[in-house]
Amino acid sequence: MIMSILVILLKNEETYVVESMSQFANSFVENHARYQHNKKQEIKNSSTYWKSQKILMKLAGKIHSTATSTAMQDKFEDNQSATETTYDAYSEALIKTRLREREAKIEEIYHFRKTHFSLKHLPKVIGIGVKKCGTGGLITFLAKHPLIRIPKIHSGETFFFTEKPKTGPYTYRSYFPPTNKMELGMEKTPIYFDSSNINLASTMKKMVPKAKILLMVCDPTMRSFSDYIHEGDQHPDSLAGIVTKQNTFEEFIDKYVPKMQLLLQQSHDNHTSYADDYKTQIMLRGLRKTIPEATLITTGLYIYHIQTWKTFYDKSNFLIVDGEEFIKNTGAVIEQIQEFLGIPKLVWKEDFVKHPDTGFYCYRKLTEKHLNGSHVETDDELRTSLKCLQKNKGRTRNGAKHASPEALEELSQFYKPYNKAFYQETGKTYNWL
Ligand SMILES: Nc1ncnc2c1ncn2[C@@H]1O[C@H](COP(=O)(O)OS(=O)(=O)O)[C@@H](OP(=O)(O)O)[C@H]1O
Repeated sequence: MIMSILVILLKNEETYVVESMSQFANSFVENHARYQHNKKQEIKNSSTYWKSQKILMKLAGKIHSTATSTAMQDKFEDNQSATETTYDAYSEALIKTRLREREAKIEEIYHFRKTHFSLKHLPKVIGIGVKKCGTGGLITFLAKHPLIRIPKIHSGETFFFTEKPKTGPYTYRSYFPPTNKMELGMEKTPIYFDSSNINLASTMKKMVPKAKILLMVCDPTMRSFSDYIHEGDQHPDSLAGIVTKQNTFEEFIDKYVPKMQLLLQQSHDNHTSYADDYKTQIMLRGLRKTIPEATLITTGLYIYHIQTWKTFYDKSNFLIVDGEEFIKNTGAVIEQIQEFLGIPKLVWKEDFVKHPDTGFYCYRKLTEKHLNGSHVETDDELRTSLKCLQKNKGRTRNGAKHASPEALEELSQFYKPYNKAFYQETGKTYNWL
């Protein structure tokens, strides 16, 4: 027996799409019979068979986990234990159903946008950093979701809390496109996390108390090298840019790591825990003004910077994302964030494809045409179909630019105790150098 299940697709402020799954399950059965007869050889002979097979298996699994009808699950499992081809055909039918369902949801969201009132609101999601950890990819790919609306300026970065917090909520609101009651305004400004203003988190909390906060961290050693390259290329006239232009990364590390060690030692003297060590928290943030180039190193001391955020934002409103994981499994992280934000999962892992040259994931919305097993896609076709991040992303992490292993080792030794403390603080071990 196939039970009717009510699937609540959107919980944010309003439950808005409810549908019966029995129709959905029935179409599986029809598709199964049809495919068994017609597609068996066609699918098996295709040269992209194994590629599409992987997508199908994953998506079938996704449906499997979202469908709570036991009857439907039983049918699905029966098919898994049948012949391989039966499973393929069945999975392809599932994914097509899923794709059509997704388009229908997106249509409903656009229809809601057209038929409901939109106003300028404060954001519901704020990315607070960390600089060079993948924050650009995070907001760009999240903005593929029809419910996420971002400012059109500076890749979604407003710098409001670092540059003009005193101008108040009216100014902050003005950065965002109008949103209706289902949509989420989002911005990210990477330097919020370790801004020189120690009160930034408390100011943000007062102005947007219910905002969900996204913090993307990454290996601080790799972050530092990425920042060094970024400042030299992007901001060559800034103090940090000038310093990076005048020093190789190795020279920079040799000069600044001992400097930082000394400053930390002097500041540490009486502290019992990182949380109580306000003196060092303030000292590190202050360096952004007094020795700006030192931020290439101090930004990676996450254990100090997270203290003020932890004080003002509850864990339930705060998600920490690993930027290294984001590079490796972009789509999986984007799916996890949609869950955290309580919005329907409309951007899928399967919408991300690795660029054949850079190795970074780019966006390509999966459609039925990508399931066509008879067509072998060339690399050129693939390249032109991908929506990748701008060229200034991906300068170091895929090995395009190198730092000497000695400099990286020196820096990673410096970070080790602070990383360990951060792992303890967050209850998660990251795979950093
Ligand atoms: N999909 C994809 N494509 C290209 N680049 C990617 C991607 N995902 C993550 N990254 C990594 O993002 C790094 C830049 O981080 P941010 O976007 O936070 O930089 S910034 O603070 O906004 O300047 C950037 O660092 P660099 O490699 O040093 O340029 C990338 O490694």
